[in-house]
Amino acid sequence: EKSNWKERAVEVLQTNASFLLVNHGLGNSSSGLWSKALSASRQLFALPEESKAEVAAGPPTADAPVVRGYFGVGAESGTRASRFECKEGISLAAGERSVRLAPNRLPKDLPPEQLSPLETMPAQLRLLALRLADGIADVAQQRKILIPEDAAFLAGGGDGLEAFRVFHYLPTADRCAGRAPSTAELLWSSDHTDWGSLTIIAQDSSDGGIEIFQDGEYHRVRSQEGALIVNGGDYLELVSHGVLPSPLHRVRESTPTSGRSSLVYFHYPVGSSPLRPSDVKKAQERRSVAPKPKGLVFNTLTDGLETLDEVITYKKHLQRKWMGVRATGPKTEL
Ligand SMILES: O=C(O)CCC(=O)C(=O)O
Ligand SMILES: [Fe+2]
Repeated sequence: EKSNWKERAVEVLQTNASFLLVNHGLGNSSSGLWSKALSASRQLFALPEESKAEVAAGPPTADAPVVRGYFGVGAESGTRASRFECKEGISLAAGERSVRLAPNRLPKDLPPEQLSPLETMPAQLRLLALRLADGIADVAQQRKILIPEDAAFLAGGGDGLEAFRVFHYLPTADRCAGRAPSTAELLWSSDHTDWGSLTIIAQDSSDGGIEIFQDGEYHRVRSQEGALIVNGGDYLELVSHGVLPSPLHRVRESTPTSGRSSLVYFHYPVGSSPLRPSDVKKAQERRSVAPKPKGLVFNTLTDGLETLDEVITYKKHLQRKWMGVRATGPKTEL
């Protein structure tokens, strides 16, 4: 059954938008690289706030839109008055090209060898994503889900845009109730879709926390020892015309008393992949009628392209979106 993993991946993405991956060689949350990366992340997050602040992520710029570095509790909440994300995290490069584009910012207070799993884990996840994307592109092209051009852009991804983000979600009542505006809902991660081609999640052994919206409700993805969670992203949805969906998901507190850590790798198509006005328009139409929780507004890949009248590259669009999400100062045109 090894040889037909590609077919199975495409089929399960088609029906569930998400699957669990085993036999990947990266260990599990208590052994191998996966567990080493989790313990490195625990050491990092246990550092005093001042040490973490020294490697704080700045706002993205046109030259370095791919942010690196630490963000503190609540920093990614968007409208903090209504939603407060009780998590801290660090964004890291994945793969050599991505390191060259923007070097990592890791705290100096820990020996580099102790933190090195946070650099080897994403490098391995990138290789895994490349194999997955290649296999999925292959089958999707054969089945005419993707045109050959887009299959090639999907398969050739991981050329520098990719990112690795390590999250530490905290017990909301103990750790965030005092910090958040009293009007805010305390949560771990707001409802969203991922903008890339594939996302791979390695979580700790806690009771999970990621929930996927399907058939009108959110379903918790139970953690299964050693299984990586693979989700489709908006790019896959766009170029497959909705055949390979991008799941709406969120992270919610599992047990009120315990936290959660996750290692999340975001894979993207080739930076020069074309986003065509006709595909974008159709994706926007599908998203506008897709089932979602009542009243929910969220930012998806094609938001911001409402007036697109000529092809834009994936990279250029992504750069603009990142500037919009994290910009703290005046917005700069790219
Ligand atoms: O922590 C997780 O399991 C997923 C986080 C997530 O969905 C994201 O950051 O895009
Ligand atoms: Fe996500």
